Amino acid sequence: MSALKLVDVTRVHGVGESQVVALDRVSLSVSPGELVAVMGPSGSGKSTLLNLAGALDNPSSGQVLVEGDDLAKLSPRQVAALRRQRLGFVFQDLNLIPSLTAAENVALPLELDGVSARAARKHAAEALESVGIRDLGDRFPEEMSGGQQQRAAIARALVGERRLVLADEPTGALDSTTGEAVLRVLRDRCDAGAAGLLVTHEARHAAWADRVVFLRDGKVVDTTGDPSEPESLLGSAV
Ligand SMILES: Nc1ncnc2c1ncn2[C@@H]1O[C@H](COP(=O)(O)OP(=O)(O)OP(=O)(O)O)[C@@H](O)[C@H]1O
Repeated sequence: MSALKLVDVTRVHGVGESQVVALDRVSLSVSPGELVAVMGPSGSGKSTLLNLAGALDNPSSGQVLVEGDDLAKLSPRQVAALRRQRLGFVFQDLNLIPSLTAAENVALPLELDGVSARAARKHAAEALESVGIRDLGDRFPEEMSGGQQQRAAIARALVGERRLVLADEPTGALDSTTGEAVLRVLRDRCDAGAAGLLVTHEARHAAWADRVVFLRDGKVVDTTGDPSEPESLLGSAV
């Protein structure tokens, strides 16, 4: 079963003359263990695609299925549970809670889900370890560098059993070494069986993926199984 499946998905923003077709009949499937990069010019629909996959937005038509569950058929409570338990989000906006330490931020999704505080702290320590900042667990976000905060946000996105990880330019605030480390964590998680969707402008980041899907004007214009060559794809499609 696909971890994520979009079937003929269209998303129209706005009404009347200001209408924008942000996604136009997009179909896409991501399997467990697969990391798919989404590339395309500014305004091509990448964030819209990610928001739909993460149940943060609803399609105007078409279906979005996460592990076979049609999001439109779930109750708001079920959607919230799906977001907490099965999805990991890494967005540009870090959204770490300033009054909580790094470890508490990472443990929060588990605690919200009823995991005991002790078990949540243990999982949080492991997740912080996986992004190389286990020793910073007691720091508050303002006591960490931008790169360290980003790693904490990634740890939070990956903590527990998240089987679909959605990343929007996760390396945005990072120097290139830390950025590579973050992508390696994402890659490792996919190698361990999670599915990943990575929005990126950078060909060398897309090279970590198994496949690149290229959007233009809300449509999938190309897809390649050889992400080591996304420049050629960019060259042909832009
Ligand atoms: N809430 C909204 N209301 C109206 N139009 C929107 C809204 N969100 C996105 N759009 C439009 O939909 C189109 C796709 O936007 P989207 O943010 O998905 O593109 P993107 O590929 O992620 O761009 P970028 O690379 O600049 O982040 C754009 O034309 C954008 O202006």
